Amino acid sequence: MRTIIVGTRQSALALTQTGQTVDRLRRICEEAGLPFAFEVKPIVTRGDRILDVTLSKVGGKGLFVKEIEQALLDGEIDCAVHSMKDMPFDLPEGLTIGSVPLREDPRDCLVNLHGYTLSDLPPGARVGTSSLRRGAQLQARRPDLRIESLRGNIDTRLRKLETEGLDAILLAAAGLRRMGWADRITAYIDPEDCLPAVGQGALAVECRADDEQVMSLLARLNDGKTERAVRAERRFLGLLNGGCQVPIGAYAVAGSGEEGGEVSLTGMVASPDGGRLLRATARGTDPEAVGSEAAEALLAQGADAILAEARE
Ligand SMILES: NCc1[nH]cc(CCC(=O)O)c1CC(=O)O
Repeated sequence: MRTIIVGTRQSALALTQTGQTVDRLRRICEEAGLPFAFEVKPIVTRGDRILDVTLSKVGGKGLFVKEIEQALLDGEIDCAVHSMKDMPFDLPEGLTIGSVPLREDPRDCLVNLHGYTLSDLPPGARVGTSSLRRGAQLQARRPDLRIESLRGNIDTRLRKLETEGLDAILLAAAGLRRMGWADRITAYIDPEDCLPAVGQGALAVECRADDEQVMSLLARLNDGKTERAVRAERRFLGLLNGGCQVPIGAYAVAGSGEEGGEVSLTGMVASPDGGRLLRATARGTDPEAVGSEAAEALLAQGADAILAEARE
């Protein structure tokens, strides 16, 4: 019997989604009679220690992932559960994504105490989010709203809704749902109004590419449609994001069918104030080609000028 050590960040959300993933792996092993046991190993990352500093200033979201990847390479853990949207585009040599489980709800949502949806937030309402992507799309849709910085883990952000006297906050629905806090969600935001982050709502289970036992176990947890949708989104992001801070969103849906069916992706790039906002849609059967096509369509519309400004 091999014990598979599963690494994770130690935030409440990370521990919860890792626990849920391990439960699914245990069930798969029981049903298939596979001789694996599991142990969760929380790892404190640099990203967790500097949450109050603007993440982009200290090296970006990759900070959450790097130390966990080092633990994988060092053999301290055998696989790791990450939020897909925190995964950098390039993985270190020797590591791979062994499983993309079924996606949770990919949408952003509004949380407030008054039942406001996006369209009936009062004029000039103060809305908390530190996501450039959410802020830009919200301002494009409702220029009157005042976007206020909102950092911290989900529970911290929910608390700040009240302690900072905000009229509403924006969060990923997936995080709240995984935590069992779906009842805090006041309104889901249609991707037509706010495209989610690339990979939002999906998980990535990363492992060593040469660990055949773990690779074939993780393959059983893979959801083909989610994987194809996320591959399209990540290709889209990879072509547009030269490591700079710019509002980018994308959402892809993959159908079923013989060859895996059609993938349809809508992507957007905006200026940080939402003054310029470009969207493009592409479809096809090759996920990477769909992601590239949407990215190229945006570049042809002038996304390169928005990206160049963000790099300055
Ligand atoms: N930015 C942090 C983060 N990373 C993953 C999630 C949860 C949603 C998901 O798994 O995509 C969240 C919270 C949020 O954005 O509200």
